[in-house]
Amino acid sequence: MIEVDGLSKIYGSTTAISNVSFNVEQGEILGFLGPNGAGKTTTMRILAGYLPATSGTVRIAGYDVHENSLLVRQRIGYLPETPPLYPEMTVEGFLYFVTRIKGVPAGDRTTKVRAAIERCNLEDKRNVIIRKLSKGYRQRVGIAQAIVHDPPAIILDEPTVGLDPRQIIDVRNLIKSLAGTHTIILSTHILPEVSMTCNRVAIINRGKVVATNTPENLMTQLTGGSGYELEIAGEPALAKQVLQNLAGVSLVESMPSGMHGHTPIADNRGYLRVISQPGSEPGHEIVMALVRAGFGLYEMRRVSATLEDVFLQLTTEERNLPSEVEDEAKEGEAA
Ligand SMILES: Nc1ncnc2c1ncn2[C@@H]1O[C@H](COP(=O)(O)OP(=O)(O)OP(=O)(O)O)[C@@H](O)[C@H]1O
Repeated sequence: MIEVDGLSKIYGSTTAISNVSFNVEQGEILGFLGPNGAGKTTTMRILAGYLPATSGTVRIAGYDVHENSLLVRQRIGYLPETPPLYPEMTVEGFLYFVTRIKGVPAGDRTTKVRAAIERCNLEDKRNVIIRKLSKGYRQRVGIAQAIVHDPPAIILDEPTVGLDPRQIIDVRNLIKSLAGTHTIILSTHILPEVSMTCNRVAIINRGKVVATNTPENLMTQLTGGSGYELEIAGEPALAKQVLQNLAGVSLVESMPSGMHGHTPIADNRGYLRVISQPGSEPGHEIVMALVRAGFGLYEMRRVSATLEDVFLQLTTEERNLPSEVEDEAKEGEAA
């Protein structure tokens, strides 16, 4: 449904995105996850036809976004970071207006507006002026304007930013209810959003897609899906050095808040989390290496890796592969 191939965008001397490629299948929700400045908004705007790419192509429902922009705009719904609302219009009046500009035939407009209002739980607010709505309701109107013409593809840029926890749950449920009948891309920097809402995730870092898979597969393939938490006697930074080169260990990180989220019990103790490589169980080697190096071990327990581990693994600069760093340096020289 959505095919992105080799997309790049250069603003003056800044390469915002570089050679971004991914597909979204019919009915899927893809989470486009990345830290601030990674290139999410730039990608979403290009997909929605609001920004030309420097190179690469985007096809939505078979149409090229650049060559058939009008046809594409009728087939997508787009929620930018700031929803494009007219504050002096009522919710219903605004949605009618959107159906007109999206080319919905006059005879279908009432049905479509009614359906979007129902779907977004806006029945009580249909005659309220948008200016008087709370942030959460405005966001619902933003989503309603994106779906009112019943587009097959929906692009949502950070749809839950600025909402309170209750509103976040409502918006996530609304998005999930749209899957199946719609194909959705949702950009976010919030990890739980992806695990809770999306079937697949593309992780973008510094303008490049570094992984695309289901959240479950990413956790299994990239981190082995498990690891260990340790409470040691000794200096955690030194223990980290001992453990991070062990066979079967993929990542070692300090846990400043202690093992169970509690404050550390004593000053001379350290807390570490060790992520194992796919298919390996380095528990025995970890214990032996710590003992050999003179550390004490107070507690050791297995933990499942989280999407957060994967994300950190893929977006932490020091873990970038040398080849990636070299590629970037060459691109910099070329620019
Ligand atoms: N109009 C612009 N002119 C110059 N540079 C830009 C422009 N828009 C974005 N950039 C740069 O492109 C890069 C990607 O920005 P983008 O807004 O796409 O990231 P993002 O992942 O959406 O970030 P955030 O989560 O902070 O919104 C950043 O380095 C940003 O400074």
